[in-house]
Amino acid sequence: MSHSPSLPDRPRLELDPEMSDAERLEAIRQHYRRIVQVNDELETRLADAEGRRGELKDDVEQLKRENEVLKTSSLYIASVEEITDDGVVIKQHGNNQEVLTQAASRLDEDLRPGDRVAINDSFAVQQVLDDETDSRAQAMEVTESPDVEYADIGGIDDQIREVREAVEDPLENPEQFEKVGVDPPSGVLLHGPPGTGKTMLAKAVANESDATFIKMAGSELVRKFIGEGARLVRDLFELAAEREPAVIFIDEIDAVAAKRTDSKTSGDAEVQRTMMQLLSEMDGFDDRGEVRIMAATNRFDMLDEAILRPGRFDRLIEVPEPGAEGRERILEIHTADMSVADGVDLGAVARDLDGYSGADIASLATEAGMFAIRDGRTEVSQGDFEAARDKLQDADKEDERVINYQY
Ligand SMILES: Nc1ncnc2c1ncn2[C@@H]1O[C@H](COP(=O)(O)OP(=O)(O)OP(=O)(O)O)[C@@H](O)[C@H]1O
Repeated sequence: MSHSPSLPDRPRLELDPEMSDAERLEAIRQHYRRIVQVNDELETRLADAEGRRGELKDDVEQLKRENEVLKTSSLYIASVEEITDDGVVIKQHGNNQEVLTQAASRLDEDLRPGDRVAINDSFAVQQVLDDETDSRAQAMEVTESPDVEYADIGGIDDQIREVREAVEDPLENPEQFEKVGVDPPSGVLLHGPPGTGKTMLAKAVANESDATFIKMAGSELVRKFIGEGARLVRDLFELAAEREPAVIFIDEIDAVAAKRTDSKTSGDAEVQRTMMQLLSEMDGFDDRGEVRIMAATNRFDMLDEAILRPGRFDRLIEVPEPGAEGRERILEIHTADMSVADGVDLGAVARDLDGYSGADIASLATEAGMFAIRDGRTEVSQGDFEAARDKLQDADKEDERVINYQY
């Protein structure tokens, strides 16, 4: 980076006590002229710098957009069938279409029949993938005992009770359900705004019922593992059966179970296949042993009703944004390990956080701690919480501004 030339010196007025009045006046006039000159020069520099800043801002926006495109551009999955002198014969997963194509030249040496590869929109081979078990490992997060407890979740006690009834009780006392002769709910769907504790709730119930937690994100199935969704859903249920007792958690289920639209693009067909697989796994799950199925969505309105029929996700639990009391409880949880100064009124802080989710409150607590640290203090004051709130609100506004700018 080039350094900008140093700023002009500040002019100094030097008056000699020996000077006559006329000389003093002249010296002051000259000083005034120098100040005007330096001022002009600084103004030009400032205008230049502002112009440059505008250019850099444009560059940043441009890079942000390119980055977004790179992050979201998808590749399809295919298998290499044959390598011929004319090119590579591949079979695309999902639609089984066979195509004669080329590989990127850097891959020429690496390709073997049977390899799993990623192809772009024009079917050119872009990447050789590791074997299948890898995508299974990547698509599923498996945790023996997640480190979340019911006590870590604030403001949604009713929802915790409902989840315990629908998930924990059948896992721990299956005989009781049998004796009474009722089937426990097949699937539990948590729905509500982002960051309200849905994932925490699923992890906590797995932990507290000593079950393995197996998470799959619907959005990744359709973005990252194109052509593999249905197979991964099958693997998910198989893995759960191997690891029982287990809790399956499908986050962002709306990505694979949205209402059918009229469009017949291949993307939609693929999503449909993934959803059909999910429905058939749930339907065939009567003898499911000690496996419970949970899912979460922020977009309940978008769900296909097929997924909500009896025997599928038939227990709906809404996880709403916390009210003032819930916010205070969440704030207490997230400040429990912090040194909060005596006299800080967390209730008053929480009352001012209308519209904040649990995730927002967790960031607020961390941010308040950062204010104390920056200030060289070891205790977090009421003022730190207020400063954190102002900062998060400003950041929110900034986000809105960027979003408005982009669309
Ligand atoms: N009710 C809550 N009590 C305590 N902490 C919470 C609560 N809700 C959210 N949090 C905090 O926010 C983080 C994110 O919450 P979580 O992932 O459970 O939300 P979610 O509802 O699943 O969100 P999303 O829909 O965005 O996936 C948690 O790790 C926790 O720190």
